Amino acid sequence: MALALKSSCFLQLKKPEVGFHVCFSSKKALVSVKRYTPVAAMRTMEVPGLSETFTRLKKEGKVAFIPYITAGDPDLSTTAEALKVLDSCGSDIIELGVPYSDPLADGPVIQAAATRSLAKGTNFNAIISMLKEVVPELSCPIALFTYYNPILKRGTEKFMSILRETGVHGLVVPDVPLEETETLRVEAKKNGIELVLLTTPTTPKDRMKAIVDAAEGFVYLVSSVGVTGARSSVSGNVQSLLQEIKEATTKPVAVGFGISKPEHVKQVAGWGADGVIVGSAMVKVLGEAKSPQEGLKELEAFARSLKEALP
Ligand SMILES: O=P(O)(O)OC[C@@H](O)[C@@H](O)c1c[nH]c2ccccc12
Repeated sequence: MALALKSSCFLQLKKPEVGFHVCFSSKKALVSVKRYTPVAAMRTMEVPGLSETFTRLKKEGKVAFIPYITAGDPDLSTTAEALKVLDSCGSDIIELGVPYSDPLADGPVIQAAATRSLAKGTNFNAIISMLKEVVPELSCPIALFTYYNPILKRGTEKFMSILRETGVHGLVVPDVPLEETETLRVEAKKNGIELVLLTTPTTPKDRMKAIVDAAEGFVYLVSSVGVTGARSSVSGNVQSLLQEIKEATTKPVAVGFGISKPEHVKQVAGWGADGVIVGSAMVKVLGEAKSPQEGLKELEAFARSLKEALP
């Protein structure tokens, strides 16, 4: 294993997860070899998970800002930069979508983003390689967002161990039926991955209770029926839905679907949400810009405007 001598008398093995502390005294080479974990890897270890993040925010009286972007749109290197931009804008959790050929629950904006990304050749392995580079530089946790099929293709155990090795903290799978979440949840738990579950305005109360009981990290309240996509206003019944869920669980509840303006964010936070999720509006700004640089600039301005609207 090649060694590279760092100026600060640290020997950093090429494999970043281990390094040795070597110091040279003036008279003789006094080699004290201690196993240390490089800062980057430590940062990954220090980044709190989803539920820990919500616990901290609750103590601070804050609401989580949770942007969603589609990996590989417009390309994976821009996604890597976008994750850093969103992190630096104060995102509390970032939802990163794995593009899929049949995104049933997605509206036209995210469908188009998935199509662009897949056309560029984005695949799961390339996304994981990108994340292995970027995650150590982030201070907020990543929740990977994927349809069920890519998990089934790899096998649940293998899929979850890949997420653990990559430093991903959470997982959102919108199309897995509750009856099949048991296996996902067991394997996720084994790998320290928090499996977020979704409830909708039409979910029967007893089923909602089963969902919130099983959810890890946070409960995802889908604000309105239909598919993802920015809406001119957020459905007023989110307030009563939030109340109903909070009677059934003390777990944090984040609201998504249609949220696309600072006033929406303020409104949903005012209704008692513990987090707000913004996807399509983010994806549009980043993926439909004149250039990746333009898209990153607009993404930063947009994310800051939403973050500022939150308590
Ligand atoms: O795009 P919107 O309306 O802002 O909603 C969030 C959504 O994009 C994100 O959470 C998400 C992306 N694809 C999904 C599919 C189902 C549920 C949720 C999602």
